[in-house]
Amino acid sequence: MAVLTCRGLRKEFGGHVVLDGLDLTVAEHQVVALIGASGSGKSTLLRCVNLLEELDDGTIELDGEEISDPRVDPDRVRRRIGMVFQSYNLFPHLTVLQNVTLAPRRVHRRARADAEAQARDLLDRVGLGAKADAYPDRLSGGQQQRVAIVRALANQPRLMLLDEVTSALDPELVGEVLAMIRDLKADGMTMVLATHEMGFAREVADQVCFLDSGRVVEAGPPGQVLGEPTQPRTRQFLRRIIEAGRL
Ligand SMILES: Nc1ncnc2c1ncn2[C@@H]1O[C@H](COP(=O)(O)OP(=O)(O)OP(=O)(O)O)[C@@H](O)[C@H]1O
Repeated sequence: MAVLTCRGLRKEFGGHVVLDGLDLTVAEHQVVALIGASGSGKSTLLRCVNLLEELDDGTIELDGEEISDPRVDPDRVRRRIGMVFQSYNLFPHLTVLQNVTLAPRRVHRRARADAEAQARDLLDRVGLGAKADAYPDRLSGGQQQRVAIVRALANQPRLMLLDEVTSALDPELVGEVLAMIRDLKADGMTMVLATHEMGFAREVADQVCFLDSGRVVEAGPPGQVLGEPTQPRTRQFLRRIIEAGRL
């Protein structure tokens, strides 16, 4: 069964249609990369899935449950979804360990010792064990973003949503975050990621979806969508990317 099924999603902001009947299905263990021009609706789609935006129409199912139903408690849904943003959004007044254990303790009611042991284990695995007691401002951007990913993983999500997670990083720090996403894929995590990194989309995604004006215009294996697209809009987009030297 699909982990995520979006049907006919529609979202407007003040009369401006941002999602226009968008359909998307993500199978378990699958990595889906969303690509498309700035403003095509990638972030809005991810924010709708995490119930940070209210839909104007359409349905979203997570593991077969319709989470877009207004009667569903958004907090209960967000416990099953890990979301990471471009700007890492760590709490500056909390240490790395406190950032990672906050949700497991407050939301999942895990015992402190238990939550901390799990957090230290996760941090160790990504080479950040020594930073557990540091405050975010002592970490590089790449380290902060890796902590943000660990924080999302601490909830043991069914689905990870990654929104341009390398866009704010200096180029030399991008690699360490991408390596972490690669490891997550190897562990079988189901992920939807919005990215401008075409090379990475090609490497890590099972499926690439090209968004244009709030719809998935073309979807398929990376080799097809990024190599031999069938849709004129996709070809146009890729031509611009190639001209900008980003493919
Ligand atoms: N809260 C909001 N209020 C009004 N307009 C919004 C809001 N959020 C997004 N938009 C508009 O919706 C459109 C789609 O934005 P979105 O951020 O989803 O695109 P995107 O594909 O993620 O772009 P980028 O690649 O630049 O991140 C844009 O025109 C944006 O200005």
